[in-house]
Amino acid sequence: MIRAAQLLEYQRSEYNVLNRSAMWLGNVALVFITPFAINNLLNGQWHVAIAALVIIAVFSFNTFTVLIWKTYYSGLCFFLLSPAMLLFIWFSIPQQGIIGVLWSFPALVAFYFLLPERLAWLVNGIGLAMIFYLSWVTFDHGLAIRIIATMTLISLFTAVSVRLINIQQKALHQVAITDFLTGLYNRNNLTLVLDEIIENNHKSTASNHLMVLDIDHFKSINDQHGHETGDQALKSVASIIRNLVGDDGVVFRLGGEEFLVLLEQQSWQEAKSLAELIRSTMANSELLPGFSTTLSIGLSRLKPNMTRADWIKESDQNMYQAKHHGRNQVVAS
Ligand SMILES: Nc1nc2c(ncn2[C@@H]2O[C@H](COP(=O)(O)OP(=O)(O)OP(=O)(O)O)[C@@H](O)[C@H]2O)c(=O)[nH]1
Repeated sequence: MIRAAQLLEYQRSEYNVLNRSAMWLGNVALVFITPFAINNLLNGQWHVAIAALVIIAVFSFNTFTVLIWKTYYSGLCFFLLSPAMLLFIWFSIPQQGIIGVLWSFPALVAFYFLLPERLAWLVNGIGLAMIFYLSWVTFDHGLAIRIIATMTLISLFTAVSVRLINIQQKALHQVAITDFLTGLYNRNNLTLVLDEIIENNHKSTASNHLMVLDIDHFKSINDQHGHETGDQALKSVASIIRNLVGDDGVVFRLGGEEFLVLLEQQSWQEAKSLAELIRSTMANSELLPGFSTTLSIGLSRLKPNMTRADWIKESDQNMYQAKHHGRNQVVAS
């Protein structure tokens, strides 16, 4: 999948939620666990104290990376924080008895707010198995069964809540980035995608191109055939562009009768051929029964040291030139 499409995927927004929850959990953990870790140290409970200090250190590092570097490292939470929390449970139940069990409750819930969902399920499964074993060998079996039953319920309730939140989050994300009329991407996140592509362009030699496409004399469609017919025409144009671009790029509706295509890893020749193909296909297709229209297209290659604004401006200017030169044409630079 091309990078722009990956950037627009839901996973990114899931990570945005995780980095915020990990940051807040980090602050809370710092305040609430530190006094207990110091107490463990003073009482010579070394294993528990060291595990607690690792947990505090990773939580604090997480908060730091999110605040300063705007990056959330799920690998850090999975490979370092989760084992430290599991080890904490492993040492604290035999050493601290029921107090260790009490600490396991927030740990199980926290995994869901620190890790991508599937990893949280995995770590919760391991945690529950551990707690079950430790409770079985540490307490009388009646208590052990109650502990594991309540733990499992807490874990399941949290899993269900997080699942529902994620489903809603995904739906919201989809609505936020989709143009309701055409189903294309809207301009939300365009800035983010272009900035990342430009940033990446400095590191790689891949060719990236922007195409701005504007329907010619669209106002006359509305005026002559009504707004609903105009909407149908917009949908048809969107679908023609999307089909021709395929997996080579992503298509946005900028607003009104203007579209934008971001092409990645295409040669200049390929990009120009695609622009020409879209233009000719539109000119030759019957948009609505007995009715056709054309596109003016501005194409611009991402050049070294170009900013996002420069890139969009150049594509726009090319599109306006295409309009001035008589419409139904591609101007490329
Ligand atoms: N049906 C419909 N029309 C829209 C929508 N958004 C914008 N428009 C119309 O698009 C038309 C744009 O008109 P202009 O900006 O004058 O452009 P044009 O008629 O395409 O002329 P040129 O771009 O110069 O070729 C206006 O009539 C808007 O009302 C929409 O979502 N649906």
